[in-house]
Amino acid sequence: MKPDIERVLFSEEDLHKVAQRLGKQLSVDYADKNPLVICVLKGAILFMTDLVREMDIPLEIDFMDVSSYGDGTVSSGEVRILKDLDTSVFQRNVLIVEDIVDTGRTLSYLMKLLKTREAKSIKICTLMDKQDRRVMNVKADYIGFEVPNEFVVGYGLDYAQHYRNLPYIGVLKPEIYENK
Ligand SMILES: O=P(O)(O)OC[C@H]1O[C@H](OP(=O)(O)OP(=O)(O)O)[C@H](O)[C@@H]1O
Ligand code: HPA
Ligand SMILES: [Mg+2]
Repeated sequence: MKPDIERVLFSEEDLHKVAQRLGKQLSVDYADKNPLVICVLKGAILFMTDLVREMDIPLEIDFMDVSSYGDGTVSSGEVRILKDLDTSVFQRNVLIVEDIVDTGRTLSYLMKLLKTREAKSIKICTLMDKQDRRVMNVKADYIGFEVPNEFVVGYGLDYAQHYRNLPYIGVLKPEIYENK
């Protein structure tokens, strides 16, 4: 374990199993629906690539880059689109894949946007749900794990753009980001 990590929350094996569980469920729910699976960059990239490999059905993928945290551990409150989708969502069954729902601002913004573009259906699959910090009324349809109110990194999630390449999810030691 890296010295900046206080403890491991989910091991590589836990992450593999959760992608299998959710992928299996999604394969049933989206059979014959040709979903457009949207990866919310950058955090969801590792989860998304593992998840779609567990979905044994026809599907398409696309990417949207949105950011609200900058280099800190607290949401700026403002969601910015850095890269939009290449595909039209009009009348498509859309599945948004996220790494974490925290305040809910990112997803609330995305849901609103995709609704105005008239998707046929929009559902959310998130690896982690941090309910304690929610300020917007959003609920994920598929959830990997509930997590406590602590700042987590690894498997796509960053602090100041680092730690995304850890193969597990861990709690970052608060002294790494306090007084910054
Ligand atoms: O529910 P919220 O409070 O909106 O937080 C969740 C979002 O914040 C993080 O992304 P971030 O904006 O840090 O960009 P990144 O994915 O590129 O790291 C995370 O990956 C989610 O997308
Ligand atoms: O706990 C977190 N870790 C990393 N990025 C995040 N974005 C929202 N919450 C988190
Ligand atoms: Mg993100």
